[in-house]
Amino acid sequence: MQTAIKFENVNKSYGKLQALAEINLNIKQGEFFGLLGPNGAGKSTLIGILGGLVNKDSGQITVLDKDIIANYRETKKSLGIVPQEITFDPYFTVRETLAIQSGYFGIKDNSDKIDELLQALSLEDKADIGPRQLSGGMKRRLLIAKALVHDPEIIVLDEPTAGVDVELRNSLWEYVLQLNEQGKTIILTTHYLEEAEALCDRIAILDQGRVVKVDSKENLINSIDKKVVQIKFATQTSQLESRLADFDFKIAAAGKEIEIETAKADLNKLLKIVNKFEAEVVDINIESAKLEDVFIKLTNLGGADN
Ligand SMILES: Nc1ncnc2c1ncn2[C@@H]1O[C@H](COP(=O)(O)OP(=O)(O)OP(=O)(O)O)[C@@H](O)[C@H]1O
Repeated sequence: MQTAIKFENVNKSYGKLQALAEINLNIKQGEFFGLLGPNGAGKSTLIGILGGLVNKDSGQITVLDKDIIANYRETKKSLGIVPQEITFDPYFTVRETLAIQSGYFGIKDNSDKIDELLQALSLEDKADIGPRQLSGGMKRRLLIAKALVHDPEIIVLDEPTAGVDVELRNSLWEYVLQLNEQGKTIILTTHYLEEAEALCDRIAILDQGRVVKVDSKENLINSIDKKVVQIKFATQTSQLESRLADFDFKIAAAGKEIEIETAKADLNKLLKIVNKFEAEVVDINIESAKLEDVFIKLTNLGGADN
């Protein structure tokens, strides 16, 4: 598979603060790639450098094998970057904004693509009003449409669903998944980890300007040896504390519900103990680790020593 974007030894400091340190990433064409990290990890700085809005101190970035500095205009056409910050010219309507943006890429009549975007992002009935009259979530959708007017091969979404309601979030993901199925490369930053878990093939976790891990979503989740077992009993069970002393557990509903955290290897031992309880089990639910567990373990949110 061809490389969509390659970051090689990218560094960026703001005064004494090293926002990015030796970033190396290789994103393949057609991937749905997640760029995750806590606030201040350096995600927007990296995207800013990619989009030519921030100057890197050193390193190289190529888009479809072309250096982004030496081939600025060409690589810009391959990228559709949806920034985190919302800014529009207030004098133009939604449709005009999209037509003007098309003009920047030399596209004269782009009405078919603009209609497709207005429909996909549920902005059809807002086409002839100005950005000032749009709600926050609608402005964000216009920002997404604006980044896609030139039908770029690589789509970078920096926190696209912040402030967007659930229904539109779902329709937005449906559209983005459709674009991904057509072969477009998608790079997503989000603080909604369940969203990244549902959508991304591969994920890079950034923390304090460094890439702390890059792997497939499956490998990342499987690296956490954890099962959470929730059991509901018909009646109260006695001596829970002493019987479950080897496990991490919480008791609720006056002893009728328990939640136990266990390593996979101890699941059998746990179920054997539960089987000996005098109370009847009415419900049992076993959850595996989530991307959130990986994120907490690998970033400073979990107190990891990076
Ligand atoms: N223009 C700037 N001048 C000085 N420091 C900056 C500038 N832009 C970003 N920073 C700092 O660089 C670091 C990385 O910021 P960045 O916005 O890239 O993080 P992020 O991962 O996108 O965070 P968030 O999830 O909050 O959007 C932060 O410590 C931030 O304060």
